[in-house]
Amino acid sequence: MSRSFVVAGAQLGPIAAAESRASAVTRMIELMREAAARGARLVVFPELALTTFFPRWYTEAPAEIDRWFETEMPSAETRRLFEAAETLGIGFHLGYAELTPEGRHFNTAILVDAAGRIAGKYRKIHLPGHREHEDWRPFQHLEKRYFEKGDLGFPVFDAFGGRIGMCICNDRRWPETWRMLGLGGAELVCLGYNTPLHYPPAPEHDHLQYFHNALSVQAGAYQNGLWAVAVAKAGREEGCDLIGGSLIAAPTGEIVAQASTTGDEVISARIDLDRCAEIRANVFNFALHREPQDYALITAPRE
Ligand SMILES: NC(=O)N[C@@H](C(=O)O)c1ccc(O)cc1
Repeated sequence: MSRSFVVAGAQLGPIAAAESRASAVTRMIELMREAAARGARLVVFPELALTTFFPRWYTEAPAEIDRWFETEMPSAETRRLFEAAETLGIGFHLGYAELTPEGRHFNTAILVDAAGRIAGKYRKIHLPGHREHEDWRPFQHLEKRYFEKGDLGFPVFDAFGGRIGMCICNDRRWPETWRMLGLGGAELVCLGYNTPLHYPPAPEHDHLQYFHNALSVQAGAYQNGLWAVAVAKAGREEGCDLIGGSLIAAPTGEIVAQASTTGDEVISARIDLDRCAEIRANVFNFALHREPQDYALITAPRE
C-alpha cells in the first residue's frame, strides 16, 4: 500500500495577549479547512498555538500564569477544533501549555488522528531561557520558570500509516532530539516553534535566526532519514518579532515547501514515507554504520 499522502503546516501570525482562545481556534479552523481542501491528511499547528507566547513576561503570581494553561484537552474552547478535524477527516498536531490535575506545568504537543482522537502526546524536554527576571533583556524568555522538563521521553506513535514523532521549538536545535526520534523509528517529525528574531544574549546572531531554524530541521531530517514539518507562530506579537519560515523537509534534507509570509499561512507537500529508506537503508543505515560504543559521552550525566 502506498504510504504517500499530503501533509500541511498551518503557520499562525501573532496572537495578542488579549486575543481569546475562541478567536485563535477560529483562525486555526480556517487554516485546517484550507489544508483539507489541498487534500492534507494531517495539519501541524505551532508551539503554544492557543495563546500569545506568555513566557516573555515575568510574574510571581501563580494565577497570572495558570490562566495561559489548559487543564483539559479537548476543552470547551478547543472542542471545535477536534470536531472540525473529524468532519473534515484530517488529523492535527497542536502545541499548548498543559496544567495537569496534579498541578504540573508542561509545554506540550499532541497528535490527533482523523477521527478526532488523541493518538500521542509529547512534553518539551529542552526548555530554553532563564528562571528569574533579567532586567537587561528587552523581553523575557521564562520557559525554565513556567514549565517543568518533559517526562515522557521522545515517544513515537503509529498513526497515519507510519511512525510519527514530535518535538517542540528549542528541541529542534539538538541533534540528540532527532537521533532519539530516528532510533525510535520515526518517519515523520512534527514540531512547532516561537522564535524571536532578536536574540538578546548574542544580537550579532539576529540575522541568522531563519538560517539556524532551517539548518536544524534540514539536518535533523537528513541525518535520520525522516520527513519533518516545522511550523512557526510568526510576526510581531506584543512588540516582539517572531520568525516565520515554516517548512517541510524531506529525508534528503531538501526543503519541499516553505512559508513566504509571517502571517496565517498554509504550506503543504505530498510526502512518501517509503522515501525514508533512501537514507535509512544507505548512508544512515543505523544497524550497519552507527558506532554507539564510541558515543558514551553523549549520555554521560552533565557536570
Ligand atoms: N520557544 C523556544 O523554544 N524558543 C527558542 C528557540 O527557538 O530555540 C528560543 C529562541 C530564542 C531565545 O532567546 C530563547 C529561546
